[in-house]
Amino acid sequence: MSTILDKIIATKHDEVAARRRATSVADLHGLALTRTPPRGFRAALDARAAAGGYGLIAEIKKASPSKGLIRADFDPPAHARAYQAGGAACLSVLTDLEYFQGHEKYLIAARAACDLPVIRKDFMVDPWQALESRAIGADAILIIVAALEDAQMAEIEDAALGLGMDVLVEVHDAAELERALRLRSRLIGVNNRNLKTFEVDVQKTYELVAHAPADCTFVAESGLNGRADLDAMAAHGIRCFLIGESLMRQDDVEAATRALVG
Ligand SMILES: O=P(O)(O)OC[C@@H](O)[C@@H](O)c1c[nH]c2ccccc12
Repeated sequence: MSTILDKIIATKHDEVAARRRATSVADLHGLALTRTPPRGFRAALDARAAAGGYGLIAEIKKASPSKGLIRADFDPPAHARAYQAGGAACLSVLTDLEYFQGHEKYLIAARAACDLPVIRKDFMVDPWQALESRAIGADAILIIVAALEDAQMAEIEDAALGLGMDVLVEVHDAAELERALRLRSRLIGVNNRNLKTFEVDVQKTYELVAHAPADCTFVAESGLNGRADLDAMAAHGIRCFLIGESLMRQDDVEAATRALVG
């Protein structure tokens, strides 16, 4: 049976093929040189955790396939400034157009508006996208284990690390975590949302943190709403979080961010 993730990945393959025809690798390398060097993404999270705080990756997300439109007055630079002022460690920006109403221009604008490291939140299917991500200024990319074969993941990761970016490796169960740990990156995210069914279960984080080696930076992703959710996870040693929807729905994004991590 074909899942929503299968559909997204199929669309992404077509999209990337078209982009590759339109943009030369030489042009992307040239563009990458115009960007400021990668801001340390994992380092920013680790610094907050080491200081006894929470490392928050605050997400700039207009819409999603499961929720539809999340934020009508969508303003990436304003959200980026609010997240930084409120105490976020990093930003995540959706760039997938078809399913999330994202765009590369949102990442470019958000990164220019603040000093935080930014992860490009998109579906990587080809190492070429790592170079494209650096060319728009991304400091990190996402690898979704459920969407890729081992060899594909390793290739995409090598390309990203070679460009100085960090890689957040996203898993949803123990078998995926085992595959993730064969990669080089030690930045692991547990997505509480199953991308095949959209079901959200924060127990996933608790289940998998027990299997994560101590040298990993461990990030809980999706379905987190308030400070109490973070404090409950912190009691289990989890100090880094990726939060989108609950922040994007707030009138005062800065105050909401501060309430989470201040
Ligand atoms: O909006 P939430 O429930 O706070 O979740 C954010 C983030 O985890 C989610 O956007 C996400 C995690 N992994 C992804 C992969 C692709 C697209 C989106 C995602």
